[in-house]
Amino acid sequence: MKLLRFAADMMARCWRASPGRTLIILIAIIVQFSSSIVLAVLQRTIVDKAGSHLLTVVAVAGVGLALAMTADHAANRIQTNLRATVDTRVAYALAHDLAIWATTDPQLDLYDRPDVLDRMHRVRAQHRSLVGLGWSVILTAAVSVNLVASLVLLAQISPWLIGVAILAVPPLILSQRSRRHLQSAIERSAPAERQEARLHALTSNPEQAAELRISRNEATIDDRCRTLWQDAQGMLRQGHLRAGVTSYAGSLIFTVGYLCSITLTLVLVIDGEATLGDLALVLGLGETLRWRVFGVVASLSAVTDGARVAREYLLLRQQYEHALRPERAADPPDRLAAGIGLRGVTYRYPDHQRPAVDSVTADLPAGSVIALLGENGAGKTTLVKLLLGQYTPQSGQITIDGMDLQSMDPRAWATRCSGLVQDFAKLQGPVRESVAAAALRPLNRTEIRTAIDDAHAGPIIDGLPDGLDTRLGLAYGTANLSHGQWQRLALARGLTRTTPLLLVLDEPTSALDPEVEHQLFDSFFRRARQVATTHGAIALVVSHRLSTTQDADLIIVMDHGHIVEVGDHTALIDADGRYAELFRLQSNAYR
Ligand SMILES: Nc1ncnc2c1ncn2[C@@H]1O[C@H](COP(=O)(O)OP(=O)(O)OP(=O)(O)O)[C@@H](O)[C@H]1O
Repeated sequence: MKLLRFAADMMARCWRASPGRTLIILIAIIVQFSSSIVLAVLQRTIVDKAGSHLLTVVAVAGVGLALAMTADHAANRIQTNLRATVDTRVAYALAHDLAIWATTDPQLDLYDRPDVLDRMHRVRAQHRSLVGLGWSVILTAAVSVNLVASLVLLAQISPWLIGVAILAVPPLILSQRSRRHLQSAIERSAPAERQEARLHALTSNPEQAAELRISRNEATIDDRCRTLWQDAQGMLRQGHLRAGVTSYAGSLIFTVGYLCSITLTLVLVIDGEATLGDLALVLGLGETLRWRVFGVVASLSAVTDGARVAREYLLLRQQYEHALRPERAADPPDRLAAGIGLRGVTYRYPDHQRPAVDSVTADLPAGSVIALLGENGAGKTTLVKLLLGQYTPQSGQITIDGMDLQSMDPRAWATRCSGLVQDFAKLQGPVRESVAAAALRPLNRTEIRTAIDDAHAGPIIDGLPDGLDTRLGLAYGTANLSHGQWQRLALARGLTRTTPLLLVLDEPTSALDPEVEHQLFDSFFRRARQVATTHGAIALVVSHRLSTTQDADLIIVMDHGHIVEVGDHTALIDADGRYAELFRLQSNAYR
């Protein structure tokens, strides 16, 4: 029922995409499926009236065949041509849905799951069968009506000829089985195909290409790609072979049945129980009937294919709707009064044994600047993502001024978070659009320029041929930026939000030279103090450079997912623990 509703929705989308073309395609389907019946009946009448004049029989059969072929061909061409346009428009709308689902949802949990990634890959690769689902249901109905009408005509000659319909059942069953073989091969090969595609994309991605070329590991990558590709192709080949043999067996059974029905009619004609016109009808109808039976099988298979992809598409939609959780409707406070609380917060990535963040309890006071320190893999970025609402803790609770983050609308919370994350986006296109993309209202050029200056990105833009209007990124072929320059533009984007409650700066220093780093921290802390006063905002800085974070109000040191030390710089130096040791090491190294 759900799938029929989905098919109807696809037809409604076709209608909205192009009502005129959709109407003409529907008329073409009716013409195509009624022409064979009309012509077969016409053929029988003319042959019977022509008596035994062989020449007339051949002439009429020839004209009938030509007419049938012309109507069939014309209807077919119309459908193919017009459907190309209609289907492309609907396919674009579906691809748009998928892109929106992947980006509107602030939660990242789903995108760490290989099963969800595989599902997205399959739906993207086969989204044309989704568009075809509505048409396939209509074609199945049309071809079934045609089949029943043909069988009624045949039964008038001899009820035995209905046996042809019974012989259509094995090809139907075998064709479904054949599809299943193919589908299971596609599903088994999807992970290998996805990995291979990603590895290959890596080699042609300009950002990673340089490292790959210097490390001269193309042979290893190539071997890995080839192995993955061969694995996937092996599975697909096996699936195609099994599917081909199974469906060919079905065709063979029907062909034998068709030959038997002609022989039976011949015997009836010889015995005087059927006319030559009946034989012409069986020959004409039988030939097209054969294709109609396969038509039923093919359109049913297309329905099955479309239904399978539709089920996956609906699952993605359901996951997306669930992620948005309508019951999470609370709005964040206008300004923070108390701060953010973490109570026993634990998060473990799928298929990981150890939690990345383990029973973390802490209070982040409103209006404070907090530094989050720790070795690689200590869980800092994961904790930041939990605070941004991108992950849901498996246990424990995060509260915003006492309100559970899980009761809050994740999108509303996302709009009150800002800054620079580790996996920042390099938004290609005009500079002004790239910078204004996170603003919650349209920005004028002065506001865009202010955000750029705040991120110390002014000199970068001044050096570009068209300033704010320069199109960035290799996709446009005009100007590209260094990683550090892209990073500063991403920070400018983060600074366009003027009312954040949580301001994040995650590991910004890796791509920056010391002077820019100093300027950047300086302006970030200035902005942090400003929004701390106006909105009680909390600023969270993740860094390995302790000299830049020592002025933070609170320093949190993490290790293996746990918080191991909390305090300000003086308190932690006095405590002479992990922080003091790290600070001494870095001071000596930079002396
Ligand atoms: N998307 C992910 N899927 C699976 N595991 C992940 C993912 N991101 C991080 N991890 C794992 O979680 C642990 C904590 O990673 P996290 O990135 O939070 O550490 P970090 O302290 O920010 O490290 P770094 O200083 O290197 O950025 C690591 O063991 C890492 O392998």
